[in-house]
Amino acid sequence: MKPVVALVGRPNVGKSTLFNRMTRSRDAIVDDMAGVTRDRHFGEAMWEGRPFVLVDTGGFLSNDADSFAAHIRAQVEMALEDADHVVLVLDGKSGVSYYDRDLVDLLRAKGKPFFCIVNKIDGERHEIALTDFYALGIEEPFPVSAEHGYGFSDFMDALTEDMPLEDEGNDGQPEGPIRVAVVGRPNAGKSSLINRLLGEERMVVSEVAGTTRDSVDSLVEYGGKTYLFVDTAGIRRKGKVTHRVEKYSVIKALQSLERCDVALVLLDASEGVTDQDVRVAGYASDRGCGCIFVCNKWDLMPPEKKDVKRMKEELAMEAKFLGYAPVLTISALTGQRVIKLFPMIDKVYEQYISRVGTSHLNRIIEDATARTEPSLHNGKRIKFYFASQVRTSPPTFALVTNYPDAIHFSYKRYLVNQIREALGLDMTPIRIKFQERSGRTDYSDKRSKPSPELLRKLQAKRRSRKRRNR
Ligand SMILES: Nc1nc2c(ncn2[C@@H]2O[C@H](COP(=O)(O)OP(=O)(O)OP(=O)(O)O)[C@@H](O)[C@H]2O)c(=O)[nH]1
Ligand SMILES: Nc1nc2c(ncn2[C@@H]2O[C@H](COP(=O)(O)OP(=O)(O)OP(=O)(O)O)[C@@H](O)[C@H]2O)c(=O)[nH]1
Repeated sequence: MKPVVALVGRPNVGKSTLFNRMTRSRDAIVDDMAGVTRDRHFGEAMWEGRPFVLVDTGGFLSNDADSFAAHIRAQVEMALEDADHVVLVLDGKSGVSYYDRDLVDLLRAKGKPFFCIVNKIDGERHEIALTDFYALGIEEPFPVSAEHGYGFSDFMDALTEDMPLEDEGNDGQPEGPIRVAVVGRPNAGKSSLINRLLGEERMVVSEVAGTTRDSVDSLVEYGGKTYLFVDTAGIRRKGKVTHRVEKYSVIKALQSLERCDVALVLLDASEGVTDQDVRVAGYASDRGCGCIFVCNKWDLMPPEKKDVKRMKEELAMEAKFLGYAPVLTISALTGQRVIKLFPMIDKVYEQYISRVGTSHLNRIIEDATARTEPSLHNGKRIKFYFASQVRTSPPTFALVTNYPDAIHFSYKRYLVNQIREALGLDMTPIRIKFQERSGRTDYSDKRSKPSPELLRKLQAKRRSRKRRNR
């Protein structure tokens, strides 16, 4: 499981700029579905083969927070509760402020170690500004320019030093039971659904320790198959969370999404599709797991509104980017259709882990490109030489071409749709990446892994840099 890193700091210190720099390599590859305005409060990042999830806690807070002090306090609470690493961002240009002191005191009081960045140090000559910050008692502030990159790699080296390398042996071929996450905005009915599932007489249920602190998963046997519902304890644990900032649960949701094959994106059908639902769906889409929209509280729908087709249309419109997710209407309260989740999970999973032979794939691409050619690039034809499936979970295809950067996203979408149609993959996310003929692989994609040889080189580089710094 990837570690979660949270950025905290008062407004305007450069958190968004830093966030963008830290996630940049990744975003360029992932966001191929245009047309969604996504909040950028969390993202995936990778540094020298070490993947992590980045959260900009500032972004989670609404403007109507009682006061500024309450606002930053809530940020810190959130970050400390669930993040594995906390990064405090300070502003080297405007100097130390009262709020910075407050933040540092808060972090100290919690006793959790944190990294400290002094941002807007745009070059060596600005480092003099650091002296102010020593007064805060911070031993090793990292001078960084989020905008220009100064000091950035030293900071990233330190931050990721103890993080695990991307799973070396795993090419995405899953083992063991199907892992299912239940996510959704507060009050959608997550715990009701989990309780209903675990309480069914026809199921054999046992609890197993999850991979994070205090987390408990549930193994469920149904129809001769085993399913692992991740972090069921986290969902059922109540009370404590309710008075805290509502969006707090986002980090938890991200963590369960990281660990699942199929996500049940739960929403309260009686309230329609809300922005918050779309946001949760966006996280699931970014993660690239299989997804099912589960429209709960169907029992509350007045007869004239009990229209599955309309519900599907609404979802298709509001969350276009998850067009491949099937929709099921249920009632966790009465148990209506809940059992139908299992065959649906099976179907999505089957597609999620599917593989296609190379010659079959190449025929599909040849046909598709013959039918509709990509537009010219500077007057030259874009050619596709070879295609192969490089991963499953989700199915990921590499296409070797003469101009990998020149292919328009609409053409990429066309190819994705052609593959979907030809292979009957209508319920799983699909990824395509374009590669140059030389076979260079961009390992900044979290799901393609660097070769052991490359990793060794990177580690050697890291070690020598450290020696230099001593
Ligand atoms: N000179 C300089 N300016 C920077 C740097 N990083 C950010 N800035 C500027 O600082 C301002 C604030 O940056 P943001 O990234 O929006 O700050 P933020 O902390 O996300 O602010 P909120 O969204 O209000 O929380 C912008 O005008 C940036 O251009 C830097 O490294 N050097
Ligand atoms: N009528 C009806 N009510 C439901 C259904 N499912 C859940 N509820 C109710 O909706 C409320 C919220 O349900 P929970 O299961 O606590 O929702 P949750 O998503 O776990 O909520 P958080 O812990 O706040 O994230 C409770 O009052 C439930 O009884 C349903 O299918 N029909």
